[in-house]
Amino acid sequence: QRTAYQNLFLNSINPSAYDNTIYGGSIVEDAYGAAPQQGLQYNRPTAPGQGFISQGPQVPTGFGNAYFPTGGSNIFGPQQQFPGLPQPQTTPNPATLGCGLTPPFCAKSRYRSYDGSCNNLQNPGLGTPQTRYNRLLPAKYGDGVSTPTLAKSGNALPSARLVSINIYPDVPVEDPIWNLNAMQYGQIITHDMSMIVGSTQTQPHSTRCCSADGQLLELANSPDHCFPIVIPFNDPAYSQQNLRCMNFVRTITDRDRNCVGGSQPAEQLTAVNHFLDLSIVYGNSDQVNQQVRLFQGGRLRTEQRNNQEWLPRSMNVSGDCTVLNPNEPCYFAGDTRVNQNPQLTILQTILLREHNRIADNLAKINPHWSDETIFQEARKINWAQHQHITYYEWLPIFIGLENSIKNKIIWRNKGYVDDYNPGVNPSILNEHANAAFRFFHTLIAGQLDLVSEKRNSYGNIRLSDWFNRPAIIEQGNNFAELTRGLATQPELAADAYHDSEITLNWLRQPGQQLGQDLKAICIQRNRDHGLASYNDYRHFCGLPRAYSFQDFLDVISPENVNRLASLFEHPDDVDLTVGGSLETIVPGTLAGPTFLCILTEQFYRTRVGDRFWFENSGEGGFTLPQLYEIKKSSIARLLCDNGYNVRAMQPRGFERISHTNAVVPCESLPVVDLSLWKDIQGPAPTGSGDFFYKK
Ligand code: HEM
Repeated sequence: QRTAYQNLFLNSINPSAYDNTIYGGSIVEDAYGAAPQQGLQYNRPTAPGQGFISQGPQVPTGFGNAYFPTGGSNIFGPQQQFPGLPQPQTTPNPATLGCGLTPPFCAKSRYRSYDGSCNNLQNPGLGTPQTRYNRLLPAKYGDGVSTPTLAKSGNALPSARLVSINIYPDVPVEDPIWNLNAMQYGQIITHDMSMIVGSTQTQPHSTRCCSADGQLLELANSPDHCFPIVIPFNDPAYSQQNLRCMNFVRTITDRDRNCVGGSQPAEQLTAVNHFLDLSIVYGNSDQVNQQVRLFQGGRLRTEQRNNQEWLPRSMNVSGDCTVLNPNEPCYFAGDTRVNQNPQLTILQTILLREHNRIADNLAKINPHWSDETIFQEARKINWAQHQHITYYEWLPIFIGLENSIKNKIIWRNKGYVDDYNPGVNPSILNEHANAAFRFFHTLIAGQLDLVSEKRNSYGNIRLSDWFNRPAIIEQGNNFAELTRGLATQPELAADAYHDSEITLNWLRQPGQQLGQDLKAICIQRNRDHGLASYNDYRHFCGLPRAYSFQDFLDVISPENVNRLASLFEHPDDVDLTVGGSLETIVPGTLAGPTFLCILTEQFYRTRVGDRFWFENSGEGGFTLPQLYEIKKSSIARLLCDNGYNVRAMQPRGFERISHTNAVVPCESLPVVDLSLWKDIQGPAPTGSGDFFYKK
């Protein structure tokens, strides 16, 4: 049997060598909710109720399996369901979050819920906010239960900051093909899929694990959940200011919430729903959704300034943003991280405007539709376009076209795919969110170009001047100029180099010279979550286990193997985040073989575990002609239609401008024809929720 590594390389050489073998290797057991699998080969359940979920290990109290002890034979609960009526209020009260709540019953609906409940009818709580990450390999905590990972010897691992200094210097190498928009859309995808519970990811944590002057606290004085990063004495930057301690607060787990006890290993919780459903726009709960909606014409709430529509203002500007004056824009959206960096806020604004653009069109062609109907149909088109752009435009760049086809992540046929499998657990893998997917922080550029319609650069802004301070996007013509900048400026290359705007200046406060080191934070997070070691995942993904540092030479350069050997005591000690990030990139992708294996696994689950996936037919699905239209959507057209003064764009909007990808007028780019959403029946009986689209 070929290994994952061999398969990936074979694919890039000879596409006809595909077979259904995904990754060879060890037996894997999902920690929660999914049954054992052979490597990454899927033993797909053949009939409802025989899925991985119902066969899997018993999930602890609060996770929701209890509703389907018989394997999911009864998909609708004890209460009667009414087609077409709004979803029941299933959102948990934040005060009693626990480890997620399972709705008491599932109403039949053609639309997804906001919190992802009832997506899996056999396990309605699966994929909802405040639930556990899933895992491919069991955790390796220091004490076997919850403390951060230690070296094999029992010693502490080398300081995360020391590793960052030695392995991830700031050397500006540009990606030869892909633009900054590819990086930025990646962050949109990430925020849609997961968010560790307990930190804002936009502001310094309110729990302080270091003294006010940046020194380590004595253990007895350290607040709960602290795991501060030790700054070496000879740190080239921080030692100048005599700083010895970088703040770090541990992620909240199911043990912290008393959802499990005894010696059950802790599992971290994620705050948002696990599905790729544009929850960053629509919110992860009924409550947040009500706050983002206008309740008129199916629109989302916006504010009009300078002839443009902006996200609504946050009700707590000084709390949510790092503003210099309280009148500065600071936005409210479905995701709390919306203000984190200017380019992220731009894409969030574009996705919001896209909803309203679709809603206005639907309202025009279906004047008899209610606000609710327009809203839900526009939302559905918007998230379907997002799934299409993510899977058919973005993923082939990041995990490779051939790899995506071979692993049934994308399909060459244009029609329905219908590969939903209720036995596949769609939950986000801890290894994916907290190691593999974070690798793409390497693509972040420290300066953001402002670009004219003729694609000349007017200059740029410094990223760390604008963390959590989105005011910059409303100044002058910045919105259009930064949007063009996204599509014009190259992203940085997928390598070990990181821009010091994030390795020294993350969350730099106004007037300060230095901020934090995001790379060190990500290494510390890997240990906080007790992820198994790089060596374990190599083995899991089909590479040989390393017994000496030299054994890493198959995929890591001699210079980096030497660095690892000088920092770590034993090959088994190398963190997944670190080892995975040093592997040679697999041709045609932006990741090394181990991360590629994890990313591939996640994106397979995210697709096949989503009952509402846009390529599924059946009740609530698109008609075939509508699906063909959705498949015309593109990132280029999205930027064109919602960037206001953006009047031209290159057709492949994640790719740098070139003679084979030249800028063309927006009107010449394919467009999704919304006339196919004309409800030809006219007014439907009240509340029936049925539409009559031409088939
Ligand atoms: C300017 C751009 C970005 C900034 C400032 C940024 C910053 C951050 C921060 C502060 C965290 C949380 C760190 C922690 O406390 O553990 C984080 C997490 C993460 N980032 Fe980024 N990031 C950026 C872009 C990206 C991109 C392009 C990707 C991937 C394509 C990405 C993937 C992730 C993932 C997967 C997580 C963990 C999500 C979770 O909580 O489950 N980020 N990022």
